[in-house]
Amino acid sequence: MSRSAPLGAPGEARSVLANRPFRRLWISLSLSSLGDWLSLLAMMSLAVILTQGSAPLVQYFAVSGVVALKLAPTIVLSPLAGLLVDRVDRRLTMVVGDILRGALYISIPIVGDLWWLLAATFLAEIVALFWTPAKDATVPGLVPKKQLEEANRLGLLTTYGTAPVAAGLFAALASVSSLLGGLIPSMGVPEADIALYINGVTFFIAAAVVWGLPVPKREARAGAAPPAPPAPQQVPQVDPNERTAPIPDPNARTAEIPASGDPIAATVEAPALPDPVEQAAEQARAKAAAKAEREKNRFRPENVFRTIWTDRRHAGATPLMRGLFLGMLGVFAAGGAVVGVARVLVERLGAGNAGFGVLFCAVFAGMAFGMFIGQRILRDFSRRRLFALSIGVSGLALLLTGLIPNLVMAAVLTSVVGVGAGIAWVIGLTVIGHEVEDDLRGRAFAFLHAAARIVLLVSAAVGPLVAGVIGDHRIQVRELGYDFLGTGAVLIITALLVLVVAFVSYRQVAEETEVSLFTELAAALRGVPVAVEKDEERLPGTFIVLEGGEGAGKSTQAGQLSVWLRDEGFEVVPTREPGSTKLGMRLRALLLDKEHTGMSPRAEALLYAADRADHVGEVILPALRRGAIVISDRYIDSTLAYQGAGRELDAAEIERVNAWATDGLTPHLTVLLDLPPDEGLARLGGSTDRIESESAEFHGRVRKGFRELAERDPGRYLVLDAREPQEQILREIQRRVRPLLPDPVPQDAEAITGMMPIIKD
Ligand SMILES: Nc1ncnc2c1ncn2[C@@H]1O[C@H](COP(=O)(O)OP(=O)(O)OP(=O)(O)O)[C@@H](O)[C@H]1O
Ligand SMILES: Cc1cn([C@H]2C[C@H](O)[C@@H](COP(=O)(O)O)O2)c(=O)[nH]c1=O
Repeated sequence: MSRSAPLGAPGEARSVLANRPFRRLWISLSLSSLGDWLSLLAMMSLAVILTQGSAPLVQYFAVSGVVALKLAPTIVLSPLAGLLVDRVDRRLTMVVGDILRGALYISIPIVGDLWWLLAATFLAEIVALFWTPAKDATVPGLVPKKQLEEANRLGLLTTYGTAPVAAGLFAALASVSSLLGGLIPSMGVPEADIALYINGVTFFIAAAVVWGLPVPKREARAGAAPPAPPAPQQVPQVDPNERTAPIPDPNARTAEIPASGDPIAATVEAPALPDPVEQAAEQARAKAAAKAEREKNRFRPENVFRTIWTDRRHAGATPLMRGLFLGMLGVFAAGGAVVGVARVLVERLGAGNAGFGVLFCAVFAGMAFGMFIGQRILRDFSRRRLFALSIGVSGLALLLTGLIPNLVMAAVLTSVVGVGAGIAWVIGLTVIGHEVEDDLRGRAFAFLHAAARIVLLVSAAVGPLVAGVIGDHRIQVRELGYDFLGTGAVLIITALLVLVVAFVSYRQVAEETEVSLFTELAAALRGVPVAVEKDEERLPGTFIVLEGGEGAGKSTQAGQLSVWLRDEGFEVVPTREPGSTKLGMRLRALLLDKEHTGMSPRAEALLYAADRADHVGEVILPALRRGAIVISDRYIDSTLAYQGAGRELDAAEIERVNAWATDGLTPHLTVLLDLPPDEGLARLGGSTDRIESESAEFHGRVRKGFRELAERDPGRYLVLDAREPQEQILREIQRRVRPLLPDPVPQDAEAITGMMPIIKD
């Protein structure tokens, strides 16, 4: 049983965007990103156009030069610029940066020369070196700390999400421009030029938006020094490093420093004879603490190489990590190779900028689609296997793209490359998120992102060079001719590498299981979890769980459902958590006794899991093995809702512990009785136990947690409004349960004997 961690709810994004200053910055960032992608496309295209008629190698070099000049400076030099940018006004840096970049891009088509194209690309990237850290440092000053993660996520979304939009826009521009050029020859302005003009304008608009931003003044910003603690007045200032500091008098009454470490409090408590050495030491401590705080809050520009060096151990910590990192970087290499050679490839295939835009859009749109469906497709298939498999699919699609020199096929196949990459990326991120401990997770992701950027840069810049060195060849076998293109060769080489990566990563990542890849895949394609198929051989019973908040009516429905099923001729085992075994009863008493208010959330989660392990072993499994229908009032999802959402423990960790406790036993059906917590608690009345007496916020989170679980697994869940009359709720449950039930009389027996159903109870 595997569930994904939520990837940032739309509600969270909305609340961050409700913050006006951040929204404005985000809009400006989106415009700049759109302009950036548009300019990358336009400049790669211009590099090809401006070198038309030159030797193919020159053309390849020109494209590679654009990619290298566009991507390298931000990676290599950004730490340097970051140091400078922390010393100047950030808003001014962003505004001037946007205006300069806009002007540079507009100048490229006006000058219309390859060298200026390369020079302007480089200069614009140098400007971006200042703009990006200024923007990164501004965000924490605009949003509250708890929204920072979501704000960064939104930033990433626009950085990469604008790529397909820019590509679509570029393709549309190319089509419109060639249409106009066909109709009125004098109107045929090259689309790359138009794209660069549009790009310039997006930067000017972004500058105007940023100009109106209320960026806090330096002192108030996260990076600014906190005000120095006021110095104690009655004590002479002593430098702790000063050699002439007075020697303490051992007989003097010493001023006691309170636990708070507040030097003023210290002087107030012992005003008569303050110890100058203690005071000096205290001042030094306060100074050091202030310095440490300043250091902690100081904006540090990202140093890609240092990040990779210092955090490399996260990538090699375990075979699983190695496999994940290798696979994800392989995927980036594939993406980079496609981006690098795409413009020359479409040129060789006889298509112009429209084809280039389509190809670019196909990769990124495919990637976005892959990320969207990554956690949703083949729900019953192991995510880890799917990770490696999707890299393999990307590799195969890339291989075919290289082998088949046809634009339509290339568009379809590169979108498949993108889908595979997107699936692998999102699964990889989720698994790393689950596997790496909380405090190391940030470093692991930092390593991944830094390494991915380098891999992308290298493969996008080196790809065209290799293609140029290999060159284009026509292979003629009698009347059959085949164009073997340098670009195709690069794609084939990259594809073979990606396939090797997929294989190695599969070996490292996939769980050890007796179920073969193909058996599991075939079962998942039919929509049947292979584990359930296996279990069904051993466990002929049916497992139904009722979930919901306090007083939702679970016991009522469990009782009525049991009566109905018994009437239908089944052996029914109604049960509940916690407390259905001898040990469980003791655990229930411990868990619900108000004496234990303040129990640590982890201990609480483990006690519920212990009860569950006993419950499964002693009651549920034996009943399922007999073929009975087990109806349990609460199961694992209660822990996910109460201890996960309610106590805010990590859901993935709870899942892992419970999967182990229950040996992966998952219900066939979970009925969620949904009810506002206050109504449920009002139904119970009387005294409350330890969990019932939690705050309204806690119960609100529990309800939300249940609903999210149900949304994520609609196949297993039936969600009902618990405010409906009991009889109606029962009818809904019966309707859903009926198809799950085994025939009380085996079909063959019925055919032979024609007997009445056997009552198993
Ligand atoms: N659909 C309903 N409408 C109104 N009241 C109901 C409904 N279903 C159950 N009740 C009443 O609500 C109260 C709580 O019901 P029940 O004990 O079944 O809830 P529960 O979910 O098992 O509670 P707990 O959280 O304590 O396990 C009972 O008095 C029951 O009669
Ligand atoms: C299984 C389980 C239960 N709880 C909480 C939920 C309830 O407040 C009590 C159980 O009592 P009830 O009779 O079902 O109302 O325990 C929990 O917090 N976590 C769990 O895993």
